[in-house]
Amino acid sequence: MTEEKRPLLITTGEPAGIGMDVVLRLATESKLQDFARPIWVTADAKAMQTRAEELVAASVLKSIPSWHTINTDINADNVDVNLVDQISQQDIDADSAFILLDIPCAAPVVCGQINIANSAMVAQQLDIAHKLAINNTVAAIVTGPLQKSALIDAGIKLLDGTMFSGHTEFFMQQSGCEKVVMMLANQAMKVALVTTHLPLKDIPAAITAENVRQTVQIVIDDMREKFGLAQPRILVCGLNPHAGEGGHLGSEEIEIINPVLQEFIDAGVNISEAMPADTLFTTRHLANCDAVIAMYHDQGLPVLKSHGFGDTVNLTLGLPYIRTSVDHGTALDLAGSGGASATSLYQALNMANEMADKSLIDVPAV
Ligand SMILES: NC(=O)c1ccc[n+]([C@@H]2O[C@H](COP(=O)([O-])OP(=O)(O)OC[C@H]3O[C@@H](n4cnc5c(N)ncnc54)[C@H](O)[C@@H]3O)[C@@H](O)[C@H]2O)c1
Ligand SMILES: N[C@H](C(=O)O)[C@H](O)COP(=O)(O)O
Repeated sequence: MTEEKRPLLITTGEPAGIGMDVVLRLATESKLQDFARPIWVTADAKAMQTRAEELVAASVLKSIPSWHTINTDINADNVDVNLVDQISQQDIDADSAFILLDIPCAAPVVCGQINIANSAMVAQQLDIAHKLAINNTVAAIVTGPLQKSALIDAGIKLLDGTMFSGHTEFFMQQSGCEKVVMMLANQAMKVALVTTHLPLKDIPAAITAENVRQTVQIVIDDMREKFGLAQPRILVCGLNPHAGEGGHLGSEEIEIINPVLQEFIDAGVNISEAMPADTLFTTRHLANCDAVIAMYHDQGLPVLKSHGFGDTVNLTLGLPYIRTSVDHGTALDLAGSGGASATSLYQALNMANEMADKSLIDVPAV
C-alpha cells in the first residue's frame, strides 16, 4: 500500500454512545470520501447494522450506507499480521464508504445504556489502533468517544497498572513515551495542557519543573512541525488566581513555573511568564498568540469549547504517530436519536489527513 493510500482508522469507542452514529452520518453524506484515503472503522458489525437501521427509522439517514466488513479474527495479538493484504485481497465494492474491522461486543448494545461487559471491546479497539499505527499500517488514528468510567469500572488498567484515564494516557504508555501533550484546537484558539485527567487535588503536585519544561518543548516542536510556525507565540497560564498575586495567592508561579519559562525566554522562545488565566483568555491576548498552555483540564478546555464545541479537534502532541479525536464525549442521551452532530469527527479526520499528507494544518473553521 502506498503512502497516499494508507488508511485513516476511526475507533468508534463506547458502543452505547454516539461514536457509530457520527461515522454513519459522514458515510451517508459521502463525506468520508473527502480524504482520498481508505477509511477503516473499528466497531461491532452487528451493532453498526442495528444503529444504521435505528438512524434510518429516526429519519436521520435516508438509507443505510454501504460498508465492507472484515470478519477476520482481529485481536490485539495478531492485528499486525498482514491485515492490509487480507483487506486488499477482498473484493471490496467501490461504493463502500468504509472498511469495518469487526470487534464483537460481549453483550448486546443498547443505545444510551453503558454495559461494562462491553468495556473490553472498547479497550481492544485502542489496542488494535495503536498496533496498526505504530507499525505504519494506518496513517493516523482518529478516536471516537469512550466512557472513561465504564473502562475503570470494568477494571481496565493502563500499562503501568494505574486505572484507565483516557486515550491520551493510553497511547502515551503504549508508545513508551515519557510525556505527551493534549492540545485542543479550533479557529478561535489552541490550548495545550500541562496535566490531563487528574483530580483537582492532585494537580499542584503534578506541576513540576520537568512537567512544565517537557510540555513547553513538545508544544514548540509540534507547533513548528505540524502547524508550520517557526516562532510560535505562546502564552502560559499560572496555576493560582491572578498567577499567584506576587506569591500571596500561591507560590507555584514563582518557585516552579516562571523559572522554567525564563529558560525558554532566555533561549529566544516567544513565550510569556505565567499569566492570570482569566485575563489571558481575552480577545486582545488571544489575537497575539498561537497557543495557550493551561495548567489543567478545566482551566483551559471550558474556554476553548465555549468558542466552538463541535468544531474543535483534540490532538495528542509528542506521540510517534498521528492521533486526533472528536471534542465531545459519548453523549449517551443522543445515541441512536440522530441528534449527534458529526462536525467534530469531520474536522478530526481532516486534521489527521493533513498531518498524514504532511501539509500544514488548517485549523477548523467555527
Ligand atoms: N474523546 C473522548 O473519548 C471523550 C471526550 C470527552 C468526554 N468523554 C467522556 O464522555 C462521557 C460523557 O461526558 P460529558 O457528558 O461531559 O460530555 P458529552 O460531550 O458526552 O456531552 C455533553 C453535552 O453535549 C452534547 N453533545 C455531545 N456530543 C454531541 C454531538 N456530537 N452533537 C450534539 N450534541 C452533542 C450531549 O448531548 C450533552 O448534552 C464521559 O465519560 C467523558 O469522560 C470522552
Ligand atoms: N479532555 C478530552 C476532551 O475534552 O476532549 C477528553 O477527556 C478526552 O480525552 P482523551 O482524548 O485523552 O480520551
